[in-house]
Amino acid sequence: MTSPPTLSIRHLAAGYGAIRVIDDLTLDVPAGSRVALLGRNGMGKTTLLASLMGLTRRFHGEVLLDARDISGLSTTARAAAGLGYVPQTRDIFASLTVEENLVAGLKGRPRSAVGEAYAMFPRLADRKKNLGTQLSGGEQQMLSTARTLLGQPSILLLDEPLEGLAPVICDELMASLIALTQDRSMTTILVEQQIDRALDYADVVLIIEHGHIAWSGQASAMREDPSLVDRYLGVGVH
Ligand SMILES: Nc1ncnc2c1ncn2[C@@H]1O[C@H](COP(=O)(O)OP(=O)(O)OP(=O)(O)O)[C@@H](O)[C@H]1O
Repeated sequence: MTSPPTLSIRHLAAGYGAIRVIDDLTLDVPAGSRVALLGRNGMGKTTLLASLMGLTRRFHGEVLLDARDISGLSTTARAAAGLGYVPQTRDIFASLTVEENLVAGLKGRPRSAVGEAYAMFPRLADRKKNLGTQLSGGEQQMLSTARTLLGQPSILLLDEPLEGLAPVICDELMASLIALTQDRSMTTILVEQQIDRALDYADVVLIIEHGHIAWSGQASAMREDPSLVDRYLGVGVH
């Protein structure tokens, strides 16, 4: 099993137009780790994931996979380099069927590989011929996640994958992701508002505040110290 590359971010400043949302952010994500990226609303979680995919404006800084600088690459080239992104907007093709959406994620793999998606989400198998527009929010989330996984990314970026899913489906998705990360030795960065679920999933926690990393440590350390949650994620003016 090949180990995924180490993801390194060096002095990254990125945002939209003239606005810098990510501000001189430096970070190493160990290969194979399960990272929870947490933070209050508007702190830059989505922007950081989007920046890793080349979807924002970069002011300065680099993104490296092992020693390779990918900051100048297109989004497509970053995907080819091993980054997989499941955006919060669930960018499925509404006019294609479930099966056609999955085939679009195969990146040259044999068509039979779509069976992996159906094994992970049996509900998608029942909806094979349904169009994207005919899926519930939760089913769209499953489809978007499954399609990205079919591309066998070495680093998977998940932006609030549990949003809108029933608790039992959240359990299944989290269990599937843990099994996959172990089987494939994949790195994952999970943005999630459900802190308990994120801590159950992650080994490493990063907390972002105003575009930089305000705290990083083991998930167990965060779980054992509720004051960290209050300070960085609680309600209030900071
Ligand atoms: N397309 C955009 N153009 C300009 N500003 C934006 C754009 N998208 C986000 N922002 C701003 O960037 C900041 C960070 O937003 P971002 O979506 O990254 O935060 P977040 O931590 O993911 O928040 P949430 O938890 O609410 O999803 C916010 O102030 C937001 O208003």
